[in-house]
Amino acid sequence: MKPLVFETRELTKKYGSAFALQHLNMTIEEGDIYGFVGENGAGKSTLMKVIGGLVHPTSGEVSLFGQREKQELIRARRQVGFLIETPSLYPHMNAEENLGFYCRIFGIQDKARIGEVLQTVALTDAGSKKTSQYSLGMRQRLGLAIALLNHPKFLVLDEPINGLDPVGIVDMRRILELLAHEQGVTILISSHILGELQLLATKYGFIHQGRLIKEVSAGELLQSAQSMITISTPHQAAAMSLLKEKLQLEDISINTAGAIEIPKAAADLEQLMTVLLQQGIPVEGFNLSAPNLEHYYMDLIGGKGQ
Ligand SMILES: Nc1ncnc2c1ncn2[C@@H]1O[C@H](COP(=O)(O)OP(=O)(O)OP(=O)(O)O)[C@@H](O)[C@H]1O
Repeated sequence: MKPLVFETRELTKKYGSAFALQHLNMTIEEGDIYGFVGENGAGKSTLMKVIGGLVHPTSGEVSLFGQREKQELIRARRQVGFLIETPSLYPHMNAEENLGFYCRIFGIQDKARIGEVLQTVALTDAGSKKTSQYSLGMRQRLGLAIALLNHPKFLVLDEPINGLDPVGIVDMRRILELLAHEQGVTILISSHILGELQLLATKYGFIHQGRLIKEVSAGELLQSAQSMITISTPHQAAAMSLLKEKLQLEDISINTAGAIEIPKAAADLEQLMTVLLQQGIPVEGFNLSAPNLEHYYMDLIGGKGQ
């Protein structure tokens, strides 16, 4: 087992009588890209704010780089970079000036660091442009640059790709991959964009109503999640009832792209096609999709939803 970067034991946070976190036991090892998944209000931001010292636990224990005591934790936090909320930027200043401002706050003397972090987040060319002219993707990357100023070993990112366009999402992924693979930075990242998270994460934690219901490695997820057959047809309803009736398929649904989805374990593709085509139902396309995070998550919280 690699050294632990972050660990909680029975961590609980209550706001009044409501639990935001309940008896959370979570572990992040050095080198993990830990994808944190849960519904709105599940407790992801609260946990990240606990790491940052912005929220104080009601009970339980938190450890950062093996440090648990209050003063040690404050010191350990200097090795952590945070992008928890939309970064506070001065719009009339350019990226270099904004970073200079944060250098003063963090007590960073080495001004060469500004150029380094701008290069890491691919903003070198835009370094002298006023941030009021930045796109959301550029602002998020500058927020990440601020988080990187103090050479963090651990990055905590709360929905960093939320609201970004496809190019912005890919840019952010490439930067995070570079940080993880070439600089050995450990990352905790939350996102509702599960398809994207799956491209990045090496481990997942699933939180539901303040409880960590599962921690699983990317490899374990792939082994345990199901492959799915997807079928596109303009006659969805007729196709669904036909397949249910003729093949006694229970676990059949429509995915977000509007295609019919059947677990591979429950049916044979040839049989499905034969049934549909014999009844004159046109099939526009079919596909066998690899196990994915979205299905795994939906199966996991099945019956536990709101
Ligand atoms: N300052 C606060 N005072 C009272 N309740 C709070 C406070 N902050 C968070 N909560 C509550 O704690 C619970 C967890 O919220 P949290 O923001 O951590 O969820 P989240 O998983 O980050 O959600 P989202 O995906 O919407 O960002 C929610 O029920 C929320 O309403």
